[in-house]
Amino acid sequence: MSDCIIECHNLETAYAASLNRPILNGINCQIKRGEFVVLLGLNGAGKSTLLRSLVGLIKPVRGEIQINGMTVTPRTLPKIRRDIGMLFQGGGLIRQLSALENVLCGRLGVRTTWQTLLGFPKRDRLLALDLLEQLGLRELAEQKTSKLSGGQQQRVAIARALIQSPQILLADEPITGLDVVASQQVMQTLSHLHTQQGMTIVAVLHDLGIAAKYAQRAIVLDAGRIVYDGICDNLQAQFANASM
Ligand SMILES: Nc1ncnc2c1ncn2[C@@H]1O[C@H](COP(=O)(O)OP(=O)(O)OP(=O)(O)O)[C@@H](O)[C@H]1O
Repeated sequence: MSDCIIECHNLETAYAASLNRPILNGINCQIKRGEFVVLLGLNGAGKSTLLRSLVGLIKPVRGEIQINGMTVTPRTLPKIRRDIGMLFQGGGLIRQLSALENVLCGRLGVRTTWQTLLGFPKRDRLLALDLLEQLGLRELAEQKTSKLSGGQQQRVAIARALIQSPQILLADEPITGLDVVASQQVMQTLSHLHTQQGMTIVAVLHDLGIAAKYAQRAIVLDAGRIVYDGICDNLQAQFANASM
């Protein structure tokens, strides 16, 4: 099995007239299995676009992406997506459903309509409850997610992403809008997945201190290009020349 789990070769996405350039412009990077990488950059640098490209939500106009050695194409996407969990800013939960039901939604991609029509199979429910337990939310399993705090909601979203046992977790601004305590809980959860389960994590963050505390490696984007790729030392300096 190759060491690299994510590879981008000369990745270029569509030209944006408003920017006068492609949104991503010649991205080359390799992420190794089990790495915790943070994606940094000013607003509009292309971080979300890069994450979304990895799961085929954005089609490159040039270059290619390989996940687990497989080139991302419409044919390989269903298999590739089973290996990737995705976490969005704010969690993206269904507010009127319970924490448990939201976690079970992570199984919709692998269950047929018939299999879920009368409720999810018992083993899915047990798995969802187990994940909620691991994330310290077992008592809140039946609670509507609209009643949970921001940090609790984000941990439900992590459980939802984990129910498909992904090898890779992509997190787009997972702590934006959370207070210090909730941010720490979410980052510690990601860190735990990385150290205890060897999960590959790529997270978009804005806080350089938190990035340096949890990630092993930073990739800094500026105007659609990678301008730094390395250890999380002195990240402040990497922003000194970023286009404002
Ligand atoms: N579909 C689109 N059409 C045109 N421009 C787009 C499209 N999607 C994104 N952009 C532009 O591409 C640039 C990069 O967007 P992206 O969301 O990837 O940036 P980001 O680094 O994640 O920014 P932020 O930190 O603000 O979330 C932005 O200037 C955005 O306006």
